[in-house]
Amino acid sequence: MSKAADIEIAAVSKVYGTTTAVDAISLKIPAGSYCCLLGPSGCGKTSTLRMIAGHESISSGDVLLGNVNVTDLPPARRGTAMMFQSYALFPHLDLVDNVAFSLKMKGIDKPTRRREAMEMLKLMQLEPYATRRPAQLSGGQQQRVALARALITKPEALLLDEPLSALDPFLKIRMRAELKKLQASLGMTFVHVTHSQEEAMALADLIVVMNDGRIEQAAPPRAVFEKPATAFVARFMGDHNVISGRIVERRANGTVIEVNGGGKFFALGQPPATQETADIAIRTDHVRLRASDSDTLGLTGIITNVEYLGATVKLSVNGAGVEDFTVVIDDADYFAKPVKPGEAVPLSWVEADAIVLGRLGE
Ligand SMILES: Nc1ncnc2c1ncn2[C@@H]1O[C@H](COP(=O)(O)OP(=O)(O)OP(=O)(O)O)[C@@H](O)[C@H]1O
Repeated sequence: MSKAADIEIAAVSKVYGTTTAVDAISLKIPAGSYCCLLGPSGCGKTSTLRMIAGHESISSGDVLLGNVNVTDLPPARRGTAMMFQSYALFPHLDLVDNVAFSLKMKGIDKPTRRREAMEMLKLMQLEPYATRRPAQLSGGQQQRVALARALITKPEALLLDEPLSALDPFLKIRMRAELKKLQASLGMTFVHVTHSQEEAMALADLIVVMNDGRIEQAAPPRAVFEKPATAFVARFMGDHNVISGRIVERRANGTVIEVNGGGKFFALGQPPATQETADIAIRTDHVRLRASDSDTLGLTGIITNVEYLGATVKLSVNGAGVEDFTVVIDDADYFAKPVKPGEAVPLSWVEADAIVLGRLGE
């Protein structure tokens, strides 16, 4: 395998007619890391991946691969390989010819390309199926053929567009583990597009959360989860309550906001002086079912829904001007003192668990 390369994206935009799909994003992906581009449909993640691959022209900005500016190079000369969502296998060719295809395009002689294809099939544990056609394989096996086909070009970076989306839920989790193992053993830079926060958390060293053509946050999974940069990230990653309100007091260590027609909430952090409203986040699993004492913050609300999830129970609460406040508690704690929809409950959390969120461009 060739050396892994870092990828630098410098002020890259993609404009289709009047649509700005990617809006001047900048990002460094370290060599040998597993990076997930994460975001809802239409946020620009596929366009970003295709610009790195060279399958889409770059409207403005630069893409560098291992310090080489590849902005104007065709896909085959960039040192990247792409694995497509649909795998794009040739139905009439057996696995060896499918995997060897790009070597044939390069004019490499038949014995050499067959030998290299067999080595790749061996790496993917597909050797016994070498003479089969794609239709004679399971979804997981087809995915491994597509991987073998991308890796045979010895890329410095592998680009994967929703590689697990065609698989059923069980296979998805198994192949996810295989992808991570493969990336670690090859030490290659992987850039993987997904709209699943769970998939990104499970795989990535670096999660890049995108929204509306911009990067909301680029950080390791734990940082994204523990310290979401913006309200969008907190909502998209899930497991956070986001409360928005008017700033009514600024203290040395934090800010008090007032929710429309409702309660006041303190959170750590200072929004910029120009900001009149702020968003705060509180993790759903850091809320307790008890009245706040002098060291804690909280609210009292009415339970609207109770969902048993196995190890945990999820409660939805309305109160203090906040709708759908979510509380996740251990099943044992819940069943020790169950509560029902319609009941009023006091909720509390410690000061350190309420944080002021940032806003893009501020
Ligand atoms: N060839 C195209 N022509 C015009 N608009 C396009 C084209 N490709 C993408 N777009 C638009 O650019 C925006 C970003 O699309 P992109 O495919 O990059 O998003 P995405 O985050 O990958 O979405 P998905 O998860 O649905 O694939 C969308 O508004 C989309 O409609």
